[in-house]
Amino acid sequence: MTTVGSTTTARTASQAFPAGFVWGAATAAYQIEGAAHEDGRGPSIWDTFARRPGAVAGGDTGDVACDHYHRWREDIALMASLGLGAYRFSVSWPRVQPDGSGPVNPRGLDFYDRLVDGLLEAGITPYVTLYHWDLPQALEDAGGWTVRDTAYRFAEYAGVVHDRLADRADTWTTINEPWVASFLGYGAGVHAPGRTSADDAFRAAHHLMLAHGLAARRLREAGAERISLTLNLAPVLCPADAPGEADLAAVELVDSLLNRQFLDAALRGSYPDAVLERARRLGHVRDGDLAVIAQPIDSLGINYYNPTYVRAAPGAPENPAFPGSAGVAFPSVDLPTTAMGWPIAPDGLTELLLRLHRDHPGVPLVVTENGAAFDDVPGPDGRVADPARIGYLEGHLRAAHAALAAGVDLRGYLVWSLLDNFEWAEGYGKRFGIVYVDYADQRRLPKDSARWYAGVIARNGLEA
Ligand SMILES: N=[N+]=NCCCCNC(=O)[C@@H]1[C@H]2[C@H](O)[C@@H](O)[C@H](O)[C@@H](CO)[C@@H]12
Repeated sequence: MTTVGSTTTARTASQAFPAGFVWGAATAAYQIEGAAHEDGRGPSIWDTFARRPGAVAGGDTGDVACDHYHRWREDIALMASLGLGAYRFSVSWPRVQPDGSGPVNPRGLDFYDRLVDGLLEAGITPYVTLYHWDLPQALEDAGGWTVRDTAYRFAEYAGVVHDRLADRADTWTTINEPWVASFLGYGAGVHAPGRTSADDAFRAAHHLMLAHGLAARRLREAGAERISLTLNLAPVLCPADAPGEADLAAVELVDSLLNRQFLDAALRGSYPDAVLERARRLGHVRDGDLAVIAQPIDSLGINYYNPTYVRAAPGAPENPAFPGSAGVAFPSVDLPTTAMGWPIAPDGLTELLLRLHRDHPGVPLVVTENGAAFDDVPGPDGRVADPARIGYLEGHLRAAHAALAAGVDLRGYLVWSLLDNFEWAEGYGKRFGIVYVDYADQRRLPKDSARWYAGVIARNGLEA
């Protein structure tokens, strides 16, 4: 309570978000669409990788997924019932260009036409992601992201999609999470295409960022005004009371590889030393590339799930997702975890947003993904009680609000995910949705968190 003059004002921690704040949900093509062999769609690297024995839990594939390709009307109605202002989805490149280049598959583009029209009819703004990891297999057969040509093919594909949808969709994300696509796909090999070469991971990262720059330039030339890049970013923390020099060096290395490799390239046209050293040896970064990559963007998308914890650990083997990390441990910390085993640390979102506000002033921010997997089980009445997810989301929205209160230009929040879906190497066993999907009959069951989120949207914030 505070007293001003003779008036005692009850201070309530208002959790109202700014007027016009965008509330939405996010998905990705390979994770929800299914119809993997329908209407001319070609194979992607995830269609191939999912068939590699042991690659995906339970041998799951995206062949059917949530059957969103056929159930999109029902899913849009679900989004509207929650009051979503925006829906972030990705376009399947191999549905649009089955070989990744050349002839366009009209039936592939037609699906996104229908989807965008349906969203607009429901009063929902389409947020279009052009690449969410489903590279056409034909391009992987020609070298994939480790070869420079793929970046140019991506820019052509981006132009095809933009030119078809730009009269109705105006919010574009070029690439989703280049770090995951490169360092898990080509370095650690735990994501498609399942290659395990540190050099290839750095080549892929650079060509993904070059693809971003080339596509952003192509869209800007065509008149696009809302172009962004989405990065998975995390505070890199040492959980020691008094970090030593070696601990700080470990933080610096992992922060350079996970965060600065992409932030500095996109927003400053530079690479941190750890990346430059590799680039000098490999010769894949050409003069002028970083200027292309640093094409001006209108906002930065942030996918935040949890901090990354590191400490020096002499003798620790290299983590293949972080080349050069021999002698670095990635310890568990004493925090509650989600079903993915990821620590729950909402303050990390505030810290991350404040860092971006400080280091990259003037760049509007959107949380394009935040959410959690928990072992959701429908009750006999069909209700899906998911208090842990509500707790996770509430904690992270309070963290986002704290950043807003500190002056961060945060424009929106999109929950990951609208639907339970194909969780990559974890398959369908990990449920991130605010809506439960019964894969046996494709029924959608809004979880308690969906109703809770609808309330947040309706009041444009949390209850104080
Ligand atoms: N430790 N830990 N890790 C935190 C996250 C590591 C990077 N993975 C992501 O960000 C992926 C992003 C992806 O866009 C989506 O397609 C995935 O379904 C979600 C959930 O996995 C997230």
